[in-house]
Amino acid sequence: EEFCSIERDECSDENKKSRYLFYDVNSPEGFNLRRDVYIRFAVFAYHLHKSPKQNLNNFKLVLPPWPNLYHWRTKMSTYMYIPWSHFFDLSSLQSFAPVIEMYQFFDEIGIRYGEINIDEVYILQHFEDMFKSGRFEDKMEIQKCNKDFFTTFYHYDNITSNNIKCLSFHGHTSQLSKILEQSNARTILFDHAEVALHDRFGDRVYWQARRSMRFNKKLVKIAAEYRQQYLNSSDEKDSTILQPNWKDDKPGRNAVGGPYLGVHLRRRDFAWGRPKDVPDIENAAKQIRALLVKLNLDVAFVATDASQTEYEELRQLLEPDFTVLKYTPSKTVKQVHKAGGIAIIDQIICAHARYFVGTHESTFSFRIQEEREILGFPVETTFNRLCGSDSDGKCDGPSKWTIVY
Ligand SMILES: C[C@@H]1O[C@H](OP(=O)(O)OP(=O)(O)OC[C@H]2O[C@@H](n3cnc4c(=O)[nH]c(N)nc43)[C@H](O)[C@@H]2O)[C@@H](O)[C@H](O)[C@@H]1O
Repeated sequence: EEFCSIERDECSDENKKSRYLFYDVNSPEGFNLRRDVYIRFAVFAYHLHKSPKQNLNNFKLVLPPWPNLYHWRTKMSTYMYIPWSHFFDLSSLQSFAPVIEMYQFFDEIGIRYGEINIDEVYILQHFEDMFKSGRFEDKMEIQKCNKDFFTTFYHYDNITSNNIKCLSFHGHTSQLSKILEQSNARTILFDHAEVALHDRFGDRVYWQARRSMRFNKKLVKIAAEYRQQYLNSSDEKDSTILQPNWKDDKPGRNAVGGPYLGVHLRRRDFAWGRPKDVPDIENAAKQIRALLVKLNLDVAFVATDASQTEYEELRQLLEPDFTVLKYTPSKTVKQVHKAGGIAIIDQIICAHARYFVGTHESTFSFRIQEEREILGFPVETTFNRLCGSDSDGKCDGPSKWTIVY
């Protein structure tokens, strides 16, 4: 099954040889969990690329266009099929692993509007019996589909497949190479890719993939301007300069950060669903106040998905003793960079703070912690979280996943 028409001489020699690996994530999952699944598949693509086997080292990983995520709470039609370059620096991603955008795949195969039939689709699912027994072993097997497992083909009308199977899977992402190896298919999609685990969470290759995940430069610039204007913070003053290429960054823990406390205060579903671990506003203010006093800082920068009412409540509890700031995007920034871009700006600002405190088990906070590891902050300024209201400000901190070079 050739895509670009070879008869019409549409394929370059290079593209004649390429195979394409697609993946997608369970639709309700949020932005920062998806970033984590990307790392698993980027590491997979990196290993495939290095494989001596010719039917494995010609794979390109096609990045799943961003859909309109549940947390973005918008009906705007421009929130569909957003390419990764909108949020990340594509050439930096590509300097780690052979990844391409969906539109580049369309261009390579020479079909933009015609129908695309993906050769093989595997919907990953958990082995139900492993969850029942609690005994987990690496295993994969084509099985009957669990209910509610389906694929949307990224909501494209012109993508389909005649060959969809459910693959019960427990194991590391790279173990999926068995499927690729046994098949001649040119295009293979794994949906519910979050079922596959990291090859090795936190090892050197993991961190290389993570370091290559630089943000879109425009977002970095907006965050830098905000830091400069409102927080008296710049990379020179704060010792947070990164090299233009992630590969040139050197290990070190000399980052100082801007003179503010960075807070990620996750609300909404976290506040409703995890009251033991997520404080109410009044208690959050109490904890933030205590930190500001302890750190001898006057300013708290708050990244949050809280409603304006909750944010105002927090601000009133801390002012006038302290200054509380939040990044408010202009209409243009909202339109151009969208909720994902705004979330990244919030993350960049928190990542550059002298001290960071996040929300229990939020992947949004985890990504900030990783960013601070890359910037070279002392560990104790990073792996902190707000405690639940009833815990008197004392609770176990998050796991310290420190950087490895
Ligand atoms: C319960 C789980 O929660 C998980 O959320 P969690 O890890 O916090 O983190 P995310 O996966 O990023 O999902 C939270 C989303 O809420 C918005 N959001 C949260 N905090 C902020 C903030 O400080 N600033 C801005 N601008 N936006 C924020 C943003 O759209 C973000 O992508 C989800 O990924 C899972 O799918 C699941 O729903």
